[in-house]
Amino acid sequence: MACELETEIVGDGKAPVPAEVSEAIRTLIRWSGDAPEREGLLETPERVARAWKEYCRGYGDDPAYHLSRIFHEVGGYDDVVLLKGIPFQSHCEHHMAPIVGKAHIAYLPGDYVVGISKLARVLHAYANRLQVQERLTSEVANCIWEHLKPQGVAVVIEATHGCMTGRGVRTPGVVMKTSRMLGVFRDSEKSREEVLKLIAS
Ligand SMILES: Nc1nc2c(ncn2[C@@H]2O[C@H](COP(=O)(O)OP(=O)(O)OP(=O)(O)O)[C@@H](O)[C@H]2O)c(=O)[nH]1
Ligand SMILES: [Zn+2]
Repeated sequence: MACELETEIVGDGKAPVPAEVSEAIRTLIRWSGDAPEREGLLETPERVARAWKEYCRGYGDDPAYHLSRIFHEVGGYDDVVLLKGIPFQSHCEHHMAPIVGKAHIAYLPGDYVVGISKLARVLHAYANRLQVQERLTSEVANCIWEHLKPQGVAVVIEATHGCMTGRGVRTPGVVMKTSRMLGVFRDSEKSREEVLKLIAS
């Protein structure tokens, strides 16, 4: 997803920030009740802009690319592969507040396996965007299903939402849990129970 304000990294490694973006952040600071011209806040708009570019780096990351190197050789292994407890950070599309959690990604191989780091890369490519947890869960599962063509995929995500802790209902400690099951994990209760047991173990 290209943005017409997008700029390239130059020289000192710091990306230049379009004036329109830093001005918007200056306005937000003013609206929050502070003075953007005071010393401590002088460079803040550019820092915030770069931080947001980093939080949202997933827009420049193609999840399918990470599943483009898959392997036929499974060495006779025909059971579930689980990557458990992958920490991630995202931001909710409603408040742009942090979503912090862990994902568990499992698949039952068909003809292919993939380097396990690639499953985490797929997760981060989708997480580093403005998200809702349900969509993040589905997108990760669907991508693996489509590109790895396994017999089954299970994605379970547990996360806390900053928009529920620091503002609004102000209820810390609540964990939202979502899951998306495809193939055998959706169709067979026994397979689903097995993979959920593995995730919980
Ligand atoms: N289903 C779902 N809801 C989310 C997620 N992240 C944030 N939300 C919710 O999105 C909702 C937005 O509700 P609104 O009523 O439009 O916004 P709001 O007035 O700021 O809501 P409050 O948070 O209740 O103050 C809130 O209930 C949030 O808790 C998510 O990943 N999934
Ligand atoms: Zn939110």
